[in-house]
Amino acid sequence: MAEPSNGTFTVDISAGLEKIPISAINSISNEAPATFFYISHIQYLGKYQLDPPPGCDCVGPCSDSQKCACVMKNGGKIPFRKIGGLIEEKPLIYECGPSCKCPPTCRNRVGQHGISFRLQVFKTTSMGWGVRSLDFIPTGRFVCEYIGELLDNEDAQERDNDEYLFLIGNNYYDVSRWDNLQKTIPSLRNGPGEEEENFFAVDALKCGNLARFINHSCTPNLFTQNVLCDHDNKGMPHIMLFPCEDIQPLEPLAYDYNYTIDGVHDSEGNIKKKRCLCGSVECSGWLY
Ligand SMILES: C[S@@+](CC[C@H](N)C(=O)[O-])C[C@H]1O[C@@H](n2cnc3c(N)ncnc32)[C@H](O)[C@@H]1O
Repeated sequence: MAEPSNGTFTVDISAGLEKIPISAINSISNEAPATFFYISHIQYLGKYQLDPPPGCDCVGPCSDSQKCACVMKNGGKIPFRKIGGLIEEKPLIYECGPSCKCPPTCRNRVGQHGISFRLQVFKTTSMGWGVRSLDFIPTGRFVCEYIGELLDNEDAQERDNDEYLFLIGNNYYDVSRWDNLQKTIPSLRNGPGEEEENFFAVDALKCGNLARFINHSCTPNLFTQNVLCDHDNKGMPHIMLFPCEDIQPLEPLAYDYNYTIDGVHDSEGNIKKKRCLCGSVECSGWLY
């Protein structure tokens, strides 16, 4: 006979590392999430020297002014609204960083402050664990960063388990996608730089944050945004997740994993296939 299932509940899988506890609930069986090290900051490889950018000299919070070096890097406008919502998706966003003179309350510091909504890991019926919000999240407000170990392409290829690997797809120069927008971001005007010849990935298999549990959907409610704040290397931006629509309490969070169908291979070079179980009416049928 099957074991009675009372479910499991963990008060805070981050063990205090996030400002807000991240609970985990399983109402389907007695299984708890598999063990991993919870970290709240990206782990960079020692071989990459990542120095903080010079920063702005603003005395108070930054504003849309040519005097602010960070605003200029963003094409002359702070990309966030006064209450912290991202105005629109951009190829790249420069937040104020550790060398900037502006205060922590500056409007151009959003993702670096971490999670501000109550997010919960929960057991789904068909896709393993997933993440939902216990709060209403308005469009554009910061949800969380995809955190793990930052790997270069070579190291990423050697990982046997790629389930928690986020490939930092460098879409800055995809003109059809960004149309005229990239012209407003000065650092993108000259095309790919040397540092973008290397491709990077974030692996959250052994260590990561709650974002490792967010599933794929063919009609996602989140999108990923490249953000630079503590260093200037465009090849390895932070991957920040923002909602593309208002998110209701208990609605599962999902972004588009953006895999190319028949573009995922096993270690022997064979094409790997996985059915998509997102349940959307517009589901393509395949995750990869
Ligand atoms: C980053 S993990 C997401 C969390 C995962 N569900 C878990 O239980 O840890 C990615 C894996 O979740 C599963 N997954 C995510 N979205 C899916 C989808 N739409 N359809 C099928 N499986 C999905 C796949 O096994 C995928 O390799």
